[in-house]
Amino acid sequence: MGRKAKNKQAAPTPLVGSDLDRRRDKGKRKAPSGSDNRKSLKAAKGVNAKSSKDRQRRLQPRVKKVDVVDDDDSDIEDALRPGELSDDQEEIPVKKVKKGKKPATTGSDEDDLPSRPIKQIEFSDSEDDTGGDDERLPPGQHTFDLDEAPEDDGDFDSQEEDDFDLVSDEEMNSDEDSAFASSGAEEDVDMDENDLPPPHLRPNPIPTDEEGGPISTNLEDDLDHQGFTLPAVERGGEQEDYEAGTSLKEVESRMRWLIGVCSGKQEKTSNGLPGRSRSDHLLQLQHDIATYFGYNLFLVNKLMKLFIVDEAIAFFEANESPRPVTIRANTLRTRRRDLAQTLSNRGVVLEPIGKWSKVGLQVFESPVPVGATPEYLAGHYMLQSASSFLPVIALAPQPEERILDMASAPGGKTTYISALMQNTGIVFANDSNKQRTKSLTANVHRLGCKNVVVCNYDAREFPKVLGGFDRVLLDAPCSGTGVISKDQSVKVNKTERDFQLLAHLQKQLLLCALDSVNPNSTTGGYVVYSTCSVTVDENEAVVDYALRKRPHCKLVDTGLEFGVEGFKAFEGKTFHDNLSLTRRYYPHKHNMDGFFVAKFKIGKRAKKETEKEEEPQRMINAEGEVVIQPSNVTMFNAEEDEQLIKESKRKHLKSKGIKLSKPRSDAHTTSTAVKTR
Ligand SMILES: C[S@@+](CC[C@H](N)C(=O)[O-])C[C@H]1O[C@@H](n2cnc3c(N)ncnc32)[C@H](O)[C@@H]1O
Repeated sequence: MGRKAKNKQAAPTPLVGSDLDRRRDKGKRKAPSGSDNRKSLKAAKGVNAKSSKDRQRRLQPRVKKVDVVDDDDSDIEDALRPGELSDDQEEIPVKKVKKGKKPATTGSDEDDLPSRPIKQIEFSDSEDDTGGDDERLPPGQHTFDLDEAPEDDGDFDSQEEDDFDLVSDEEMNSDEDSAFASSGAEEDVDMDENDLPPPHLRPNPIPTDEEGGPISTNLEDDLDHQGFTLPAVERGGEQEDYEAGTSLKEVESRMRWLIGVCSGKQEKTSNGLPGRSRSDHLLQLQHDIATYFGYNLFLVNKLMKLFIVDEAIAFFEANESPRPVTIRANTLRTRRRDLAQTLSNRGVVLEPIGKWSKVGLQVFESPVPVGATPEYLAGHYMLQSASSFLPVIALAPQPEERILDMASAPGGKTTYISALMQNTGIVFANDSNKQRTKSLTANVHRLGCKNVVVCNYDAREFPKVLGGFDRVLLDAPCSGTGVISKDQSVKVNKTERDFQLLAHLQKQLLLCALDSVNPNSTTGGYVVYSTCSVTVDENEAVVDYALRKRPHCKLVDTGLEFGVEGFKAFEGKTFHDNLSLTRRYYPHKHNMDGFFVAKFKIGKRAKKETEKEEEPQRMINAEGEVVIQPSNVTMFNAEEDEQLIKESKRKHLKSKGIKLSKPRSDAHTTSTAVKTR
């Protein structure tokens, strides 16, 4: 099983300090052995995923297993990441690189990275528990036919003119044409203690100076250009496959120097090349990051806009190492304490994930594959990334509610919702990918969720399929820029067009989610929108769009204890003030997959808005058939449903020759059924 392979990985290694820290420390370290560092930059010849993996493997340092995650643990301090020096490696001679230095070698085949045409968008998710083998797609992948995609946002208007009157991208981006203001970014990423996860889940902090500003390395004096050149600037910013004769080691040296030059303060330009601006140096830095970490230039550019320079490097570095392995105790079958005891009897080293979760456990070391223990097979836990707990915590499902999980496969969040509802009420677990609903169904069964109905619609058909929910979770298909450490192909397979299409789909889905909620719900009336992506296009911009299109819906506090506030402005565009209520999670800050969470409260529509909605709608009856109903009956009627369900059960058993004398009064609605159109 893939899962088994996953569990063969070294124990999760919390992030250690950035390379900048290491450089302060470099006297203690020895030199790298030649071979790894002498690969030439023949490398960057259009990168493909496989080669990117090779590159990562090659760059991946030896990671020691750790017994506990503890900032003081010397094992952790010694765990290395790309670009760091192991004890038996030659020290990278940053200062010794001289102008016109000869290329170290001519490189190797390993570094030849052919480009690949992009035909499909690949959606990402953060779940590990993808169920069965055969039917399973690589994590998060869902094919999407570009030919079926609209040309631009404007086309979507034809589908449902008023409701989906998408703002064109031009309109979205036409506000002041300002370059990314680093000061704004700095404000947005600042965190106080309350923003942070518990200490053992934290990566080392991004280096800052005494005043808390970006680090001013004490290397600045000797960082003067030292013979470095800016070849990317000289060739007019064009991305080149490789710079003839430049080794990866040299790129790294230049990159480190450029970080010092570009890290936020204009004055530092003086340490750069005379006559070259900060943006020249920044351009070269982007090229070097793309080459060194194996990204396409477009994505480096996009991601760097989210952070100040030092933090951007911390983000790229964090994507080179796996996040901690975490599991969620399934309270439908066990208690966390009992599970921890049983697993620890099997030699698994684990501890609670942190105060913010009562069901999460972090696995540090395991002599057995965590995805194949008897407890796993018996459904006592789900292999689930820590960040994917967050949208469900924000959703806060209540017993007896009606909940829709719009894009739910393979079911990490569905099964958590079901457990929080203690197997009462009903959860509609939908996914448009039929193949993926198989692993969803398998997980639902394994974890003993009896209040889940699996269905297979394009979620844009809701609420016409079914509406009137107390709560809706939209864990949207996304680019996966928050889970690059799990899926390195994201580094090279995303284009501008992919982001446009994804944002377009996410906007459509979010409006459908908002429209599927019963505003009169006495217990709920909420929608949670989440992605495992960190780009603003897929997060704040989508939420802001929905707020404008659905004025009766407003953002509310997610209730999450930590996380960075969402952007209120980005690249000259201002979002709704309440975007600060949304939360962002980053691998380098929270030692979790990158994630975004927003929570909406659905109010009553103004009369003008309601008038548009007189179309008949479809709903599923107790027989699992789709029936057409006038729109005003889409709200659930609990008593009526109960009767219908009982009747349906009776008929089902009768058809099998079983006669029930008296129906059980405590029987809950349904077990799993797959409904396809
Ligand atoms: C991020 S994953 C969901 C992960 C899931 N929530 C979990 O916790 O296990 C996104 C899912 O959206 C599904 N999807 C993509 N487009 C969809 C659409 N139009 N309607 C419904 N589901 C869709 C994909 O098949 C994929 O399973």
